[in-house]
Amino acid sequence: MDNTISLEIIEVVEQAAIASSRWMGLGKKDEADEAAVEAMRERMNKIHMRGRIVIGEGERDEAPMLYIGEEVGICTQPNAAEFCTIEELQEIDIAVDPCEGTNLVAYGQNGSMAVLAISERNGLFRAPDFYMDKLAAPPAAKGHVDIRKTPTQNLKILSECLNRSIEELVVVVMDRPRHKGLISEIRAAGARVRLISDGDVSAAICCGFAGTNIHALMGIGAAPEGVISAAAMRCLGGHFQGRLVYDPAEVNTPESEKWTREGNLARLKEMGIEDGDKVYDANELACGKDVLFAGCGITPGTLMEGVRFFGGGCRTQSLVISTQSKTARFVDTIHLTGDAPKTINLR
Ligand SMILES: O=C(COP(=O)(O)O)[C@@H](O)[C@H](O)[C@H](O)[C@H](O)COP(=O)(O)O
Ligand SMILES: [Mn+2]
Ligand SMILES: [Mn+2]
Repeated sequence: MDNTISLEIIEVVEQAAIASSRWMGLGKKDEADEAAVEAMRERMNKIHMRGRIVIGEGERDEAPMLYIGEEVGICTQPNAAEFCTIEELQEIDIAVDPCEGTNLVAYGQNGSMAVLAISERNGLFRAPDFYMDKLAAPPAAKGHVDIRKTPTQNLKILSECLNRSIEELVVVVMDRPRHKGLISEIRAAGARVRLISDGDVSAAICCGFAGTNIHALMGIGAAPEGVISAAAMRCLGGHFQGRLVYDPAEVNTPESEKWTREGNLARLKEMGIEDGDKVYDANELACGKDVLFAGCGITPGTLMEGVRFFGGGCRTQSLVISTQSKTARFVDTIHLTGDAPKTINLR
C-alpha cells in the first residue's frame, strides 16, 4: 500500500471529526452523522487511490452512509489510467465509521471518534449488519484469553498475563440489559466494570495501549465496528476476537424481536457464512497483508482529545497505526480557516 495514503487518510478522519463536532451537544445524532459522512466522502474523493467501501455505516438505523460498494478516490474515474500510477490504481478496501458514537456527539459525551480501516482488496471481513460478541485485551494476553472461555476464566488468565490481581483489572462493557449477567459475573470475579453507553471501538483500542486503565472489552456490540476494532488491534498486536450473534435472545432489544434465529442463520448462509458460531480473530477480520487504522477524536476520549475550536480555526488529535509501520502516530493538527494571518496558541 502506498505510504503517502496514510498521511492523506489522517486528513480524512480529521475532516469528518471537525464536521461532526460542530453538532456536538445539539441533540441531533443524524445531523452529526451526516456531517461526518459527507466530509469523509469529500476528502476521500481527493485522494489518488481506487477505494471501495466494504463496511459502511447506518444500515441498521437508516442513518446517512457511505454505502457498501461505493467507489471513492480520484482513481475510480473511468479515465483514471491517464492520471493515476499503476500503484494508485490497485484497489483498496475501506471500512468506515465516520461518526462512531453518534449519541455521544449529540449529547456532548466523551469517546466519539471518526474512524476507518483500509487494506488491499479483500483484506477486511465484510461483516454483515449483525451484532457481534467481542473480546479485546492487551498484547500480553493475546492468544491466552479466549472468547469461548467464561469471563471468570478470562479474568484469571488476564491477571496472570498482566501480572496484576483481578481486583486491579478494569473491564469495559456496554451498558445494555443484555449484559446484566456478564456484568454480575465480572464483578463477582473481583474485577471492576466501566460501563459505556456507546463507543466500543474506542474501548477495544484502549486495550491495545498500556496506561489507559482499560484491560478488556467484553460483550455484544455491532459487527461492523468489530472489524474496525480488529484492524486497529491487529496493528497494535493486541487480542481481538468476535463471534456473530444470530440468536435474538442473546441481544434482547425491541428491534431484535423482529428477527428469528433461523432467519438470521439463513441470512448468514446467503452471505456465504456457513458456521454461525465461528469465532474470528483479528487476523481473520482484518486479514490483509497491509492494514491501516486511523481515528480522530470528535469529543474527548481516553486516547485522543476531541475537536477544540478557537477564533479562526480548530485543533484535532488523531491516531494512525498500520501493520507496515512500526509506529503509533498521534497527530496533533491545528486547522486554520480564512486567509488572515493567525496567531496560533500552543497552550
Ligand atoms: O456505540 C456504538 C454506536 O455506533 P454509531 O451508530 O456509529 O454511533 C457502537 O460502538 C456499538 O458497537 C454498537 O453500534 C452498539 O452496541 C449497537 O448496540 P445497541 O445500541 O444495543 O443496538
Ligand atoms: Mn457511526
Ligand atoms: Mn459506530
